[in-house]
Amino acid sequence: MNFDPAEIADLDARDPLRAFRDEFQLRHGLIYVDGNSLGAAPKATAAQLAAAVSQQWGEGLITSWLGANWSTAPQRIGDKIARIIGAASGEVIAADSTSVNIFKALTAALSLRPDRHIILSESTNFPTDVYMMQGISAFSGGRIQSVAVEPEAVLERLDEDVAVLLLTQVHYKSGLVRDMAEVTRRAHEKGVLVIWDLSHSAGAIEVDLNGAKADFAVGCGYKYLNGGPGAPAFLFVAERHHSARPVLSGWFGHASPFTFEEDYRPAEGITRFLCGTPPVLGLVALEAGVDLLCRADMRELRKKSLRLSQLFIEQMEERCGEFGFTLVSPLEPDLRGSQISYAHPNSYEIVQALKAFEVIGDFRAPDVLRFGLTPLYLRYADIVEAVERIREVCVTRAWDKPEYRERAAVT
Ligand SMILES: Cc1ncc(COP(=O)(O)O)c(C=O)c1O
Ligand SMILES: Nc1c(O)cccc1C(=O)C[C@H](N)C(=O)O
Repeated sequence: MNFDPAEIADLDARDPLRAFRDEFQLRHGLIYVDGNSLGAAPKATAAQLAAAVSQQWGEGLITSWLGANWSTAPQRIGDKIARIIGAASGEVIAADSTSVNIFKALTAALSLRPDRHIILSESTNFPTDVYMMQGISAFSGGRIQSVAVEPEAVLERLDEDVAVLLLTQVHYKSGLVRDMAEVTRRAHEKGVLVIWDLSHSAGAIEVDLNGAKADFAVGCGYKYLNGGPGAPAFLFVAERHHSARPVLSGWFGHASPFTFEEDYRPAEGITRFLCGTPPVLGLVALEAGVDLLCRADMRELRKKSLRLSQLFIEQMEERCGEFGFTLVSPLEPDLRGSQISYAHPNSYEIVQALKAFEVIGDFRAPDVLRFGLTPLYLRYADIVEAVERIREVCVTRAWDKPEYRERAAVT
């Protein structure tokens, strides 16, 4: 073993983020390394949801749209998310799903580049991103082309026909981080607008959207923002693009929704990118998660994330080196998000078996085991213990059972 338990205990004792763990509901003994798919529940969420139901809804009824500030929750929570992703107040809303926000950002970008006809992405992007591009292309009758190239070929493919480039900053499978500032600069050189999918970045690494001159961004509320299952997502539109006319021109984006005018007139600013009635209870839960994160220093968070990852990689090498795992995530810390992925021929079964050993990670087809490392609630000791349990599963071949081979519909 190449670690000293006293050293690990010391790292946890000196961790400036250590107090956050107690803010989450995590059962004793469980090592949860899937915060990149669904973040853990903050303890505050249940109480805040209960109050929203019994007081704001139960007692206040419809008066809570104003009395409890329901109607401005998307902008208020958006402003808080803005602080986490390097955006300004008034540039972010919490609304809809990431997929829907991708549609809104793509169509807004296309409207700003009417003389261009290509939407570009990479073929290994998270599928929903590319599916949304394909939907827009089909709806346009083929006038708009959806082009997804190999990851290494993206920058070469930029030209004067490309209206918009849609990329995910931290790759969902490998955890590879794209250089947001450099890619955006290269795209802008060709007049191409850029949408960043921050689903695996927001709350996981330091993000500086305005520093990178990003045009649009989207991301999930239920991963590192800990907003709960199906939480509203977020949409960033740089202030300089607020004049774009939304295609999803719903009444909540209207300049004056309650005058019930016959024609759509977009609201000023980011509000025009709202569409329908906000999902209030989902926003209450999201706000609890975002509030927690707003109290954390993102530099400390990144520092801890990299240390946890380094420890994980070293321990895997030392304790599980003989079991055939191949590191899929980059070794170079700057190129890594807050997850570590390995390829293994029995990855699916190992992930299933690990659940019986109280380690929850996930599997991504065809052969990837993915471990999301959430610095707010993971301890250094958890990393060491997780690797010991992986070793135990491999040594005992606990994964080699028929029930672990049956593929579930949701992984
Ligand atoms: C990069 C990325 N984009 C989008 C999504 C999902 O979008 P939605 O919340 O609309 O399902 C995910 C995960 O599900 C993701 O990893
Ligand atoms: N959104 C999910 C769901 O509804 C069910 C299971 C998983 C998810 C996820 O978020 C997957 C995640 N985006 C990923 O990176 O694979």
